[in-house]
Amino acid sequence: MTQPDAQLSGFVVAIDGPSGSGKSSVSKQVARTLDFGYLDTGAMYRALTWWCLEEGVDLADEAAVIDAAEAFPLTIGTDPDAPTVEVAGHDVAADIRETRISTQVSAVAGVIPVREIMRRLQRRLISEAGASRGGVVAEGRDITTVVAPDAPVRILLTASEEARLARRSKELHGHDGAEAVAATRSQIVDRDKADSAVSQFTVAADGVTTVDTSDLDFDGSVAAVLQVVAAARA
Ligand SMILES: Nc1ncnc2c1ncn2[C@@H]1O[C@H](COP(=O)(O)OP(=O)(O)OP(=O)(O)O)[C@@H](O)[C@H]1O
Ligand SMILES: Nc1ccn([C@H]2C[C@H](O)[C@@H](COP(=O)(O)O)O2)c(=O)n1
Repeated sequence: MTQPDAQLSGFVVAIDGPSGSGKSSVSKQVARTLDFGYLDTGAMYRALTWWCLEEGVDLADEAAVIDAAEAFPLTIGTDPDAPTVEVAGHDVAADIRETRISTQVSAVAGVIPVREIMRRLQRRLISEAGASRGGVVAEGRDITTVVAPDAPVRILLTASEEARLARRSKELHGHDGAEAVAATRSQIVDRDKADSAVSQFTVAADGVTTVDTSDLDFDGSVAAVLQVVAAARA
């Protein structure tokens, strides 16, 4: 029989949203401001993808990917000033941002039993960070709905496709000219389409507050999230 989830420790801020909406950068800054921990669950799926490729696992072989997830030797830091990611003692923080991972991570994240393994691990990490720092900001695609639906603050951080493409183009190419945006499209649009098959992160679920950052700059986005948190803590 499945055991009910234990209550999460600490004050949990759950943030979901599509690619390029600003989840990682905004969540990290919110966590710093509140002196909370920070959990990047996308980094966990990226690290598992890195580990599968390192181990020669065929990503089309779901049983092999599940086996890899069950024995996944991940260590992830939740300090927003130094969010480390290590697999079997290797620092993979930079490697997991490579295009080869971005283009293959959806295949791993799309395996339902893998998501359940990750959900359990993520709840444990959220609780540990919440217990040691009093609170935690956890971000991803299914945190508000599946991983921490019991969080006191749940936010869908979103932005128009145009804004998200421009942001990612500037990050990757230094500008948002037409060619750069076209080169970036698959990393935003195609990945969101694949990830939408297993998670709902384009429309806010019941009780989830939408923060649309299309017309906000970075500081404005951080302030908008902090306002939602302050209202919940008042
Ligand atoms: N409100 C904003 N205005 C302008 N740029 C922003 C804003 N929020 C974030 N950015 C920038 O947009 C880029 C993408 O942000 P970030 O990586 O945090 O998005 P993400 O939602 O975590 O994406 P992914 O899910 O693909 O990892 C970064 O360069 C970030 O600095
Ligand atoms: N809770 C989560 C977090 C992430 N994913 C998947 C979807 C993304 O393609 C991938 C990498 O995430 P990113 O670093 O871009 O935020 O991981 C997910 O399915 N559920």
